[in-house]
Amino acid sequence: MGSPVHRVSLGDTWSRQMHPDMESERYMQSFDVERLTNILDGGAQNTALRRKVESIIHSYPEFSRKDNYFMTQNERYKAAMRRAFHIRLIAQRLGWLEDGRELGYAYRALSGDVALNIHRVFLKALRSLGSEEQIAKWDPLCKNIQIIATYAQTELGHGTYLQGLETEATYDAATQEFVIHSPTLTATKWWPGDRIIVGDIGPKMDFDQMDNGFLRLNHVRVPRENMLSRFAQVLPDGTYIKLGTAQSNYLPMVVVRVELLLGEVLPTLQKACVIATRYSVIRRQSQLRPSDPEAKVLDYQTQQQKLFPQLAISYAFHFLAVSLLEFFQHAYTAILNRDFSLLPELHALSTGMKAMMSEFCTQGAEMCRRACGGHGYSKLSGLPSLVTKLSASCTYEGENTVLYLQVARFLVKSYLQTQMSPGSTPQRSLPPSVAYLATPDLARCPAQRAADFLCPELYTTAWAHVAARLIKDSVHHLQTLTQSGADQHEAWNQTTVIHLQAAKAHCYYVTVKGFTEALEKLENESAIQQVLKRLCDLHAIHGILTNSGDFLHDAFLSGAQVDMARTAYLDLLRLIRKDAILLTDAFDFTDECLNSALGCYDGNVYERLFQWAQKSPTNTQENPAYEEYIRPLLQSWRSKL
Ligand SMILES: CCCCCCC/C=C/C(=O)SCCNC(=O)CCNC(=O)[C@H](O)C(C)(C)COP(=O)(O)OP(=O)(O)OC[C@H]1O[C@@H](n2cnc3c(N)ncnc32)[C@H](O)[C@@H]1OP(=O)(O)O
Ligand SMILES: Cc1cc2nc3c(=O)[nH]c(=O)nc-3n(C[C@H](O)[C@H](O)[C@H](O)COP(=O)(O)OP(=O)(O)OC[C@H]3O[C@@H](n4cnc5c(N)ncnc54)[C@H](O)[C@@H]3O)c2cc1C
Repeated sequence: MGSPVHRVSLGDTWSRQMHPDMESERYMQSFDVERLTNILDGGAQNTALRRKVESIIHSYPEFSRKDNYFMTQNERYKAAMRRAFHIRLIAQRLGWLEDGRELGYAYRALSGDVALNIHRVFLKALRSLGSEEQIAKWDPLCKNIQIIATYAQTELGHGTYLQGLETEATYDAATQEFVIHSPTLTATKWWPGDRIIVGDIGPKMDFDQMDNGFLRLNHVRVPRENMLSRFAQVLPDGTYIKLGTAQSNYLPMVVVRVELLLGEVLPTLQKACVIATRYSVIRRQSQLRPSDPEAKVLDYQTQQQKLFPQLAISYAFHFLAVSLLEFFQHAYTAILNRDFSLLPELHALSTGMKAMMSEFCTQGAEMCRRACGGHGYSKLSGLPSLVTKLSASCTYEGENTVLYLQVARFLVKSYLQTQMSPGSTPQRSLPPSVAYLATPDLARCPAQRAADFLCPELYTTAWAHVAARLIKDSVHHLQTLTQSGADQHEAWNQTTVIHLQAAKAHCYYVTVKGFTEALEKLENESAIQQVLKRLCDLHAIHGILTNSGDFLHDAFLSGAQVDMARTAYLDLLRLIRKDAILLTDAFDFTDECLNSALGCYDGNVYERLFQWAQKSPTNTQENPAYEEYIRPLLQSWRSKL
């Protein structure tokens, strides 16, 4: 079966040979890796285009990221701007469009270490909330970098609670201008990338490729026609015209949350899986049997349990994000035409998936880092920066807990809809993502043996049962408090922990259902379908085992059935083991993109670690600490001898 002629980083002359422990993992291919890569790319033509862009990017020394780990925050930011500068020159020369595939592939090739995102969020706001005339005016100015725009929503005192934002916009009819002002210190715009009294917010955990700043506005005047007016207008005399809903102005956040998933969050976990899995077939440590040679650590069941669930969610989230993007494109077109009927479900899905994917990908990348032992703690592994970068995604574009509670609000409303008496207001059909709330529920899981847990219908039903039960339970607790006299807001706050649990179960159900539906579409790719089904089974059962209390609570599962599920799970780990490297190869990240001494395609880990460490400034110049402190101490001790 074809496998890509893989480019090995030629920067390191000794890495002409593939490590035999890596080579042996690629001998027997139970499926066509290239075909799976094509499926992940959305077609062979996309794979070809992506690889073409990657080879262009990797052919320019300006784009090298080899020294990234030895740079300061400002040096990393400057390097990110340098890469953005050169990419735009290439894009202009080769005719790559601003929203075209090529720039997305270039961004992927550079692992996001490029300041291509300037005005990315602003552009989503402009295109969501701007009139056609405003888009026609400002979009080209952004694309040609004639202006640099920022999406300055968050303030020093508020990020989550948008109704609490303090920035003032006062309309002056005499001049037809808005006077924008920061009345208090906490009204200072804080965090927005790309900004008037402006400055940098100081060192961050990571995200050094972006300049996050502060902006204090002092009665800045903005022409009336600059107010984005797709869903709201202010007439010359100051009359306010509402054209959308109360939530229309939130649309840019929906757009970015959906866009983030495939472009930013998911590839980061995929890279962590590639690095940790490849390293785990090179790292040999201890013996499985006293007489054996040292074992590949990936042959330990506990190492498989660390890594394979992360691999499984990497695929689960890929297929889910693709289907969410399809739903988004359909709903977004309707919303831009002021049909808001799909917005509530789009909001619930985008917030739930953003919260779940950023949370699971961050946890997963950290698990991958820990699975690489000491070398996983080295920046040269590439893993620490994947973890710190992903951590930001749990906060930006909506803090995860707050977003999960948005999902919970949607679930409560949907559940109450199912409880309306048939004679009352006509029951709108439930949104598809919560249709399970209206379907007959099983009281007990029918599983009789371990193999039954490999049935997608069985585990999807199991997840629907638990999600429905938790949602019903959260509504019951809410209603009990309100009926006992608590006001609705206090009752809500006193039950948010229960709502959070229900929202997370619902989101897990959505990912399991999404993965099973994606597999059904692969009926013509039997070998790939079989391999991916094992990951789908593992994903579903991993969730059941880590949340077994929720399945045991009402005896939906018995203890014996949980044991059956565990048996199935452990056998899946064994089966997935032989395809693990090939499943990570299918993500098709170049060595340059991974920028990891542990995750290289050829598996020559130790040579790279040792060679890359030589570049550490400590190894290339006298260490001042020695001259200033250590040598004098040594001399004072010696003088006393
Ligand atoms: C290099 C990597 C690229 C990444 C770059 C990262 C750049 C980062 C940019 C940012 O971070 S931009 C700033 C992001 N900020 C946020 O996300 C703020 C989060 N807070 C909110 O969205 C809102 O404050 C809230 C939490 C949703 C609460 O809003 P509000 O108090 O107005 O509403 P509620 O009372 O909760 O709900 C009322 C009603 O509105 C519905 N709704 C809320 N949000 C939306 C939405 N976005 N779209 C559609 N509908 C929405 C909500 O469901 C309620 O509906 P009903 O239940 O009343 O029907
Ligand atoms: C890397 C990065 C880039 C960013 N870029 C931008 C940008 O370009 N433009 C921009 O406008 N913003 C940007 N932000 C800001 C970001 O959007 C906010 O930080 C985010 O929305 C979270 O809001 P917050 O900081 O106010 O957190 P807070 O809401 O203060 O969170 C603190 C704690 O309070 C809890 N909490 C808050 N409200 C509730 C509630 N109602 N119920 C229960 N718990 C609650 C949260 O769960 C959390 O545990 C960026 C942030 C980061 C980290």
